Amino acid sequence: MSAESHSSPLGDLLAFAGTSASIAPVPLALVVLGAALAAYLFGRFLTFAYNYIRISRGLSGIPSAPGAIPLLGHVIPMLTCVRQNKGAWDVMEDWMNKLGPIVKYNIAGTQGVVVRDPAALKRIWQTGYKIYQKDLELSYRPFLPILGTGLVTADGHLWQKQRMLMGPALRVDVLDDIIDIAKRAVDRLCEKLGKHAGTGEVVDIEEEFRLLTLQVIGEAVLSLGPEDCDRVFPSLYLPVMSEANRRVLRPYRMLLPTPEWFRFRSRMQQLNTFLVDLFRKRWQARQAARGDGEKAPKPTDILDRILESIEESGAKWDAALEEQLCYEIKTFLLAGHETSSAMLTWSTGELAANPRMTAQIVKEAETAFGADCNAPPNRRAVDEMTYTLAVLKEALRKYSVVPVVTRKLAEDDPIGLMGHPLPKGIMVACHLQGTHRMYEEPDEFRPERFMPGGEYDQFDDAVRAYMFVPFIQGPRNCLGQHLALLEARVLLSVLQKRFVFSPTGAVGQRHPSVIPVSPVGGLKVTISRRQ
Ligand code: HEM
Repeated sequence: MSAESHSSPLGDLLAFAGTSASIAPVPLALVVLGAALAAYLFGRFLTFAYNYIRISRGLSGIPSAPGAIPLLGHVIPMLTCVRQNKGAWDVMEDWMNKLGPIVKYNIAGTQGVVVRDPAALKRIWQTGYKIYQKDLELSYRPFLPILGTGLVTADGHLWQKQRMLMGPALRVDVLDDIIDIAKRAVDRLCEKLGKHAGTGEVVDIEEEFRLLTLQVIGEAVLSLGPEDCDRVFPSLYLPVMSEANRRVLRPYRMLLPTPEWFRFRSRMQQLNTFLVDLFRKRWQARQAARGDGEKAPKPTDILDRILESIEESGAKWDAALEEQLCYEIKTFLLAGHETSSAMLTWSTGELAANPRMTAQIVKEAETAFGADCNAPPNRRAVDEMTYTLAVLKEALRKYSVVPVVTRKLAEDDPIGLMGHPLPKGIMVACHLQGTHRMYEEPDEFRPERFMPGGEYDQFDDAVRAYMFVPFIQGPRNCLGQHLALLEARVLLSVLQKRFVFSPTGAVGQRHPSVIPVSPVGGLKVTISRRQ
């Protein structure tokens, strides 16, 4: 064979890259690596382009949100709205008000739709929940180092298993305990606030609510005393949470090795170590008691109840189980305090402007806890605080502390939403705030909507459950909703019975970029004792 017959583009390339006497063999490896990388990137690009076109076609009948620019899509309106004190969820609501109940959008190539109609929510959360899965790419991403595969962020088989394991820990007996825990915590806060009463000093009551709800959940979940809560949480847990919140709008913070990035990591490690130590001690104590032939001790908190379920399931105690437990407990701490604190803050702000509503709450507090609020609380009495409950629900409706939850469609949905079949791979934003504004005069604060026979009861049976969705609905609904509403009834009513809270400025400006949504600048009040 002649030399020419060997000549081919690949042969030339190899000759050039490696076999030529003038070039060392190292570049061959580089060229192969470069070619592999280029092929990989090209493959990724083709997949992306194919999916992009497939999804665009699938969404072609749905009106598109205004303001998209090439490549970035709707990123600019979503980010710049914060400067006008609007949240991304407010922008989405404007889209639906203008274009109808289903609107499509595009965030830097990720295409999605936003909906608020109860029938659509039912499809996503109930009948189609297996294919409308949690979205871990955008909204939950910054929280994954904290929540990992805990209940909120798990999916599929793992979620099902964990929900079965965790569910019982938040039922019946713990709900009785929560009333005592909440009462003790609010009595402590009253003692603290009493020192400010009548002095004219300004107190950020939102901050106090955050610490208060952390103390309640810290004791309910781990039996931590108030000092432990105040020691561990403000130094480890709260800074980790606020960094995760910052990462929502500034995702580059997840990647840049800044001092804050290292502090985040170190605090996470310390928090995990603190929790794992606690789990091990508890588990060993249970095993020792069993070894001595004693009956298993009566569960004192949510952790004990989870350990009991683990024992019953026969699961082996190992590092993987410790890690999963760590995620679950951090999930409870996160899910269980900021949302409750935001609900209490908005309720307190509204009550400050509504003496008639406040008087009804005070009356319920006196009935449940006695004229001086010192009678031992009991579950039935708290269950009967229907007006206080209506105030809390109305705060959750008017202010939608969780304004949007997102899902990713894992398979084509031929039934789809609002009459539109949907292609696999899209994001779906469930606009809870939009649903909560489908009430008469939605900007008015009217607890009566949630009293028996009120506006909520008047909704058609087929949609009612999807017209008030602060805890969403369906198999993935909030596991702590009963706990949250019981706890808050005790906290709000006792505080209102003992004190008058006077805001130092206007109440009502919702934070544009933090979920759960709380007031911009907190809620600053002066305090006096109620006569
Ligand atoms: C006012 C208070 C609360 C509000 C508004 C609230 C709201 C929510 C919402 C909207 C979800 C669904 C999230 C999603 O699908 O992406 C959720 C899930 C969850 N919440 Fe809550 N929550 C509250 C209090 C609590 C409390 C006190 C706890 C625990 C002690 C808790 C534990 C959970 C858990 C474990 C889930 C995940 C359930 C699952 O996916 O199976 N929440 N919550």
